[in-house]
Amino acid sequence: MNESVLLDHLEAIRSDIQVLSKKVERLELGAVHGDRSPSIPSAGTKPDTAQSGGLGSGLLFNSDILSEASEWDEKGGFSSSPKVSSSSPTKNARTSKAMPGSPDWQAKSNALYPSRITLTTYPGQVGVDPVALNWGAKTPSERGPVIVSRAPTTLKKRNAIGAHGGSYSFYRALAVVIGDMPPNHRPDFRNTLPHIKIGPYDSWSEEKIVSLDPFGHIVAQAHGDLLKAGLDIRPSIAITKAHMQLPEIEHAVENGRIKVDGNWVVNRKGDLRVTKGAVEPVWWLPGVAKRFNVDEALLRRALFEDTGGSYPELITRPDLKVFLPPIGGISIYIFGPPEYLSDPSKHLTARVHDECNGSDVFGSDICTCRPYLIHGIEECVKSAQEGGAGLIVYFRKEGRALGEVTKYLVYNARKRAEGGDTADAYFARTENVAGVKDARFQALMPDVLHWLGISKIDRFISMSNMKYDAIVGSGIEIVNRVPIPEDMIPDDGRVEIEAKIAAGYFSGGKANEDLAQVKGRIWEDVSH
Ligand SMILES: Nc1nc2c(ncn2[C@@H]2O[C@H](COP(=O)(O)OP(=O)(O)OP(=O)(O)O)[C@@H](O)[C@H]2O)c(=O)[nH]1
Ligand SMILES: [Zn+2]
Repeated sequence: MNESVLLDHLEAIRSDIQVLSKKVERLELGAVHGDRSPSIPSAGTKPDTAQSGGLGSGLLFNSDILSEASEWDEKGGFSSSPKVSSSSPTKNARTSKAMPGSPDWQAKSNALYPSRITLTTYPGQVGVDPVALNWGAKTPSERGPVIVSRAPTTLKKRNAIGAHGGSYSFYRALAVVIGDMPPNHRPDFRNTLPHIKIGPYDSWSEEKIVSLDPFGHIVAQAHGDLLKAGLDIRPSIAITKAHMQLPEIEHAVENGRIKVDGNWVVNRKGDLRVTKGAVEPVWWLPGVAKRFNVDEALLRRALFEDTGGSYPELITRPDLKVFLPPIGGISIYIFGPPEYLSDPSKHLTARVHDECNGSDVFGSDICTCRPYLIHGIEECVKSAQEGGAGLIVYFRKEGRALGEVTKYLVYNARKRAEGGDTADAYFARTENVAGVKDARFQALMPDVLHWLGISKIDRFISMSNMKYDAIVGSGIEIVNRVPIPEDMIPDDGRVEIEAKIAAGYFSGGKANEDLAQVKGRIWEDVSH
């Protein structure tokens, strides 16, 4: 987008704000307080001169909430949780008989959100003073924390757009509005840090990571001073350990395919000892734009438009380079010693899997997802038992990132098609419904592998050329690719697998069949 278009947008937003501001004033919404935010280090570009004033004239803060800053202790937790004043009507929101729009509800609204609405912010706006964020820096202090919260203590210090928790931020809003959670709740981070050390690796500072925060797992450790000063900063990555129980692994132990070693395979029930992690997306927009070879301003415009205009700061704050999009994250499962992942002298088996809830969880037989995932887990376990390590990376990209509704529309179109559900028409049916056959765009996928310090994968459990090309293109070596074993392909899943092989998926040398002759189950087979 060129500068004049951007200025036009800014002007339009400003005038909207003026109109709204007048309406708000007429409704006498919200008492305005002076800013008494705690002293917090910042990029130091602008003096903190926030004043009381109307909407659009600066950021406004409520001193009652600021006075409730709690203590941060050495173990990485608050010694006392911030409390909502006992007079807060939010506590009674659920039981209240107040009618929507009534004065009672106005009072509740004022208590929850004492400041006037800040629809958006602008660079250089009075009070806006983001904490410095140097993406790609080698240490957490040089890099600076990702700060996205709109809490009164933090709003003007934010250096990122969006919200923590991805799509779950909407449920958090519900919890607040019904009175189940104080709006100023802060997490108690005591004992929440990972049990293992991950990084820092050279890859963290080489623009190889643009879609997650490499320091997102040690926020409480690295930025205790800022937390103590009252900023609402949250981790975007958590690491823990667990035991896993899967019926297929239990059967593999029963029939001798997997041996109990007491360490990685704990018992005859096939319990697996794993380290697991959860990663929320954190996009560094210049890097994401570069990865997809598009202009950053255009990317911002597209993100703004296709999310119903949800994040105006994508347009009004070109100085904020980090965005936490409301999309699904990544789960990581590590088999064997986690430190082996970054050691190229150790054997590593890995599968990168995209969510297919129908198959992964509910056992639907129309595709190969769960069987291939299970095969990947089995191979990972064997690698750990043979002195190496295994890794499953599970992305929440349901239905090739088109969503489950689209996927099931496609299934209907496949099963009702004249001539039946054939492999030659497999991708066309998705494209007809969704407009694109695949929206996973694997370009960002290798980031998590670089975060784990991986430079070589010995056995890659996938046939996808898109996954392979993205990983190898990002500088990670793949030694061998492992197709799904023939006997694990469900009958109805054959349409998908043959279509994929014809589209360029790795088949291990298997010749393609006549695709029009590869047919799936027709609906008449199903009794209802
Ligand atoms: N839109 C759409 N998505 C599908 C269909 N069948 C499967 N999927 C989705 O396709 C994705 C398959 O991902 P993976 O299991 O990682 O497999 P892959 O990327 O095809 O390649 P492999 O690694 O070789 O298994 C999942 O997100 C499924 O939900 C379909 O007919 N339409
Ligand atoms: Zn599937």
